[in-house]
Amino acid sequence: MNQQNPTSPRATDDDRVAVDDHVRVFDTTLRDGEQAPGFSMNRSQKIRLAHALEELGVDVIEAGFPQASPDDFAAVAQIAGELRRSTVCGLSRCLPGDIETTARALEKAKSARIHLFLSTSPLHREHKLGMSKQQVIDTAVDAVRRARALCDDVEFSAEDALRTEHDFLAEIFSAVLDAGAVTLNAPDTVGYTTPTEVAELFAWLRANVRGAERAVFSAHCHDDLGLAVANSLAAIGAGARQVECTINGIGERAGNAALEEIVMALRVRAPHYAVDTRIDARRLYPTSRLLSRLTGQALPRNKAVVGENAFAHESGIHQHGMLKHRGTYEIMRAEDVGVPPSRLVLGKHSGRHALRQRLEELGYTPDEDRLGVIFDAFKQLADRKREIHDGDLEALALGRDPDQPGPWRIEQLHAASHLRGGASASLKLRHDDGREVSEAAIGDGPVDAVVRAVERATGEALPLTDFRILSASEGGDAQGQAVLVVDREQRQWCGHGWSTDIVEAAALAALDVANAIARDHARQTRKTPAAKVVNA
Ligand SMILES: CC(=O)SCCNC(=O)CCNC(=O)[C@H](O)C(C)(C)COP(=O)(O)OP(=O)(O)OC[C@H]1O[C@@H](n2cnc3c(N)ncnc32)[C@H](O)[C@@H]1OP(=O)(O)O
Ligand SMILES: CC(C)C(=O)C(=O)O
Repeated sequence: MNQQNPTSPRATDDDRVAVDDHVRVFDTTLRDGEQAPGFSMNRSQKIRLAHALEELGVDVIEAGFPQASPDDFAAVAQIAGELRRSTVCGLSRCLPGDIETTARALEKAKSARIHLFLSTSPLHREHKLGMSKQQVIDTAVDAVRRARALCDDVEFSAEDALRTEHDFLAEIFSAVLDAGAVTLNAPDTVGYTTPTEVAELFAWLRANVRGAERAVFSAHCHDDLGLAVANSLAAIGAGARQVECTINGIGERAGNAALEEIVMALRVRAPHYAVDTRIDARRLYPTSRLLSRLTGQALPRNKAVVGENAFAHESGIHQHGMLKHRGTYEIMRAEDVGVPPSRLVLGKHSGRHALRQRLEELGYTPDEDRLGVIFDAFKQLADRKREIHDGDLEALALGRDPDQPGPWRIEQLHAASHLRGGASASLKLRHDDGREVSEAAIGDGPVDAVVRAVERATGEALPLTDFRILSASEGGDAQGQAVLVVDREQRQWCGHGWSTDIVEAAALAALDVANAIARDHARQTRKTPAAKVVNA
């Protein structure tokens, strides 16, 4: 491999290497990412993120695991119906029922993929599956054949591949390739491998799998030892042409390889790797921010590529160098990854044009009606705050979503804390059917009291498993984003609320969950046929 000229200051989109064997980006934020604690998303959030991933230029979007729950099925089906450029993929165990469910969820996709997985390592074969090597091969081959009968594009993942005997891995990959699989994925399921080891494995597989020249080899690395990106790049260096990754590196346990880091490593070190992705790097920052807002999980300031400090220079010696030549301390430009340029100051005297431009720079493209809703909310907020920051705009763009209707809305809210004596809250809610309900409750603190008051008013129990407040913007008058997670009916419900008042934000988040539960129950009732009247 070539070495990059160390004096070459930075890479831009124009420096891309012209190669036809591009690295396919398989994004699993909505599956492996979403299955990690703290990152669950509701359906409309998943749809929003899926569209952003398509805009980003992701080749394959793993939209979920349709057999996991009716909600997962519905999200995959809706994403499959709406996306037209990216391939939409569903994960499936090697079980006939899973395969049929996944194929049904993908029915409306323009381009669909069924992703089958089965463990291959000795540890998993013996202790998890209780299968012999031959049984694992037979199960995988049978599953690939079934999936191929329903879908042209089938990927097979050998779960825990990096702890599997090389010979056996080559044997099972050869067999599933013969059965019709197109992509062969060797996941480092537990984040155990090293760059040298992973490179050796991919080189070995390419030399020893029967029909390897027909296959796309894929890497899926976890970050348990902080090596996921390094291992993914090593796999690419050894011939992998698909990389499975997530926005911000979210995923099971310590996470997956971060998409933005892989994309920018390939681009900044273009001559070194000599392959590229088809990602529009200028969408990296907005997509990262969107995920962070949707899940209510703030990014560490020092996160590579998209963190707040990634392009900040505070120390004098660095600033001096930067003033002389940006290349001294920057290997890529903030604008290359989509950090919005000049900061127009937005406030109560700003108009729709400036608002639209800034929203677009942040990755939001509202239509006229939606812009009107955001503009009204913006003016209301600007009356309360001196300056409107990017975080405020993101909160407005996400917070009052017409796709997230009631039935309940807050009319009035009052909360008070009593020194050493707990807190109380009272509120008035209005239902879409015209009902008005007033309730009051006491709690350990104002947030607890307000959640109890929402429970009483809506009649929905809200057993909290997580509650967080994030600052959505800067300054003493910053908006807070409340994230509230409820475990009910064997599901996690996640609600969000934004306000400059954190108690109001908590009330809105609680109402977001209560509304989602109420809508879900209404849907179930509509689906249940009227009970038969049985005469005695
Ligand atoms: C490495 C990965 O990330 S794999 C994806 C992990 N993601 C998830 O598990 C999230 C979604 N999962 C779920 O919702 C549930 O686990 C379900 C609905 C899929 C299954 O639930 P349950 O039927 O209750 O099974 P449970 O999860 O307890 O156990 C898994 C079963 O699947 C079997 N299994 C696991 N992997 C596979 C596979 N690839 N192919 C076939 N069977 C498998 C296990 O042997 C076990 O079988 P058993 O019930 O006969 O003992
Ligand atoms: C399903 C597979 C690809 C997986 O997530 C893993 O092995 O980590």
